Amino acid sequence: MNQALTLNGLSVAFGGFKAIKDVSLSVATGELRVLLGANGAGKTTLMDLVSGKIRSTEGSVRVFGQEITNWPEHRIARAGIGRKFQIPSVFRDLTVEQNIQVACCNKHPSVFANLRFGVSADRRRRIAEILELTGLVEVARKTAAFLSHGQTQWLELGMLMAQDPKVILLDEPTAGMTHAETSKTADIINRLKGRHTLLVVEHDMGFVREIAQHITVLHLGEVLAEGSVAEIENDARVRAAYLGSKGIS
Ligand SMILES: Nc1ncnc2c1ncn2[C@@H]1O[C@H](COP(=O)(O)OP(=O)(O)OP(=O)(O)O)[C@@H](O)[C@H]1O
Repeated sequence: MNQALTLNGLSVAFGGFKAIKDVSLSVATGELRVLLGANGAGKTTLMDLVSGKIRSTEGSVRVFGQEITNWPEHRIARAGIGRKFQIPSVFRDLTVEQNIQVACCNKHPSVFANLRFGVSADRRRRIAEILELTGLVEVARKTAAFLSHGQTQWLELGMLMAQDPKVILLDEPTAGMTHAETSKTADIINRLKGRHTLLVVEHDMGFVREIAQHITVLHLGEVLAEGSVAEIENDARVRAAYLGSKGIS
């Protein structure tokens, strides 16, 4: 199965207002797809539909061919859709490494019981790999409460990766970050390409240029354009849709 995530004719209406209209898109295994669009275009609503936070009124969502349309959020998560929100939910009193261990080995409902259980050699290797991929090796023993904003975001990404989702949804991963943190986030995300399938909502075109392979542009709840960074930046319809908002820059 080459397609990790497939949306077909997806729509949602809030009262009489159709926020998402007949959206179809397909993300290949290992692909990083950027979802671009002006304020109110429907990006968050689309992520909410995929992750099961809200229910669609028409259309379907499939993960590796399995239909998950309108399943409850926890079942969609179990089917392999992992979502990272802007507000992190790390365990502030645990170290970076312990946070990843808890996420990796959450067999037991109690966080501390998970920490007491030994970690297999395989898991230990996976934790080390995640620390490496997220650039957190040097702060592995640091308590999460003392991390910078960027490090906290990278830790949450690492915790998500530790759960091995088939598809990772990232909602504005650089929000509130400094220039240096944004650049490091681009490095991290570029390292994930090919290993994970990602759907990333992002406004910052500088960042998008650094990470994007393929972009889908939403406008007023519909797919306006799809293509490479160069194709999207030179698309007259995309340029017109952004006029009056922040513009593509
Ligand atoms: N629960 C809701 N009830 C009514 N309208 C909603 C609801 N959620 C979203 N909308 C509307 O749907 C449209 C799409 O909103 P959405 O938040 O998905 O846009 P967005 O592209 O994520 O924008 P932003 O970049 O500002 O976050 C907007 O017009 C918004 O007002």
